[in-house]
Amino acid sequence: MADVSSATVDVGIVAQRANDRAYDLVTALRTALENRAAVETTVAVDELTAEHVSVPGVPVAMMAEFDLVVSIGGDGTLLFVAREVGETPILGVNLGEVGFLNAVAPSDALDIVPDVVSQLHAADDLGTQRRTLRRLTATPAGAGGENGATAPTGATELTDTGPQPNWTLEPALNEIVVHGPRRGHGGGATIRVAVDGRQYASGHADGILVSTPTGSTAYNLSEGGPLVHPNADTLIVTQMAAADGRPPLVVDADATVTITVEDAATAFVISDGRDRQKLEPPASVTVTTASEPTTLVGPQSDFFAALDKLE
Ligand SMILES: NC(=O)c1ccc[n+]([C@@H]2O[C@H](COP(=O)([O-])OP(=O)(O)OC[C@H]3O[C@@H](n4cnc5c(N)ncnc54)[C@H](O)[C@@H]3O)[C@@H](O)[C@H]2O)c1
Ligand SMILES: Nc1ncnc2c1ncn2[C@@H]1O[C@H](COP(=O)(O)OP(=O)(O)OP(=O)(O)O)[C@@H](O)[C@H]1O
Repeated sequence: MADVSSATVDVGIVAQRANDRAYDLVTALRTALENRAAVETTVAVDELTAEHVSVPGVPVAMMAEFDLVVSIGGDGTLLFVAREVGETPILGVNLGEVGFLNAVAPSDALDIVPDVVSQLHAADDLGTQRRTLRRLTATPAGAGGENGATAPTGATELTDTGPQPNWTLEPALNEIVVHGPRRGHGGGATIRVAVDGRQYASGHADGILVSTPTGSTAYNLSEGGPLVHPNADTLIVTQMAAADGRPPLVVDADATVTITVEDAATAFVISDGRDRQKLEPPASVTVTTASEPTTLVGPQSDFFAALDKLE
């Protein structure tokens, strides 16, 4: 993030691709920022959007150096932005079908975005208009996660999985999934799950899903996991279509979850449904809370009201 006390505030806008409504809003937002923000702003858009509006384009990853990134689209667009911009504040404008993560309606954005820009510049305490969301990191077990996590020992000691290739995934705002060759009949694997070195479950399943509270309303819910209020500091571990499975488990956000796929030809570890890595079982994955959270600014969605969107 740039120094917000500098003379200008740098704002990035990412618009859902191929969405003319989003492009119109980009142009209107730039005018609103020029006219209404109590501070000088620079505005840049993502490179795809720059082909449709007359605003300079930059790679989304470059917006990590900006003061604010506005995501215009659905949950998928906001997840995409969160993958790229680190802790830079994100304000989500909802043009999507569900819009669980984007609290601002397009009709309100022209007032709210200049206000938030002015507040960021004044270094105002945004109070309830700032929320920090935990993300999850997946690493090869034994390789040492970013929190120094290692494979569990003792009662749940892993079978020797041999040298594991090094890989990294973007941290997940919703969930990390580890699954067998494919979902559904004949596609699962024998998978063991340990929490802080103690075995929680073992057996045949399509996969294992580790969710943040944010992700509890997404894939986690479809797999029978619980709803978790955003203020609860937890991780949720859910077996996917397990034979003789255990109920989902809610653990402390500081827990280390180790997932071992034992007997499949291949397996996959996937962050927020998009960023994926192929595994060669036997293989173990460690899931921990990432050191870098996502910051959402602006009016936040009301959890209980938003539940209506799931019906
Ligand atoms: N069976 C399922 O429910 C299922 C399957 C695959 C992926 N997903 C979810 O989709 C996410 C990826 O999103 P995408 O847009 O790139 O793929 P996508 O386009 O397939 O979106 C899937 C749906 O999940 C909704 N969604 C995403 N995050 C949410 C959240 N935190 N709370 C409530 N709803 C949410 C989106 O609005 C969309 O309707 C993954 O992180 C996963 O949670 C769900
Ligand atoms: N401006 C963009 N540049 C590059 N990729 C984009 C852009 N906008 C969206 N995407 C890609 O599209 C994906 C999600 O957008 P998509 O339109 O599929 O869903 P959404 O935002 O959740 O909306 P909806 O709720 O309508 O499905 C992102 O993960 C990203 O890969």
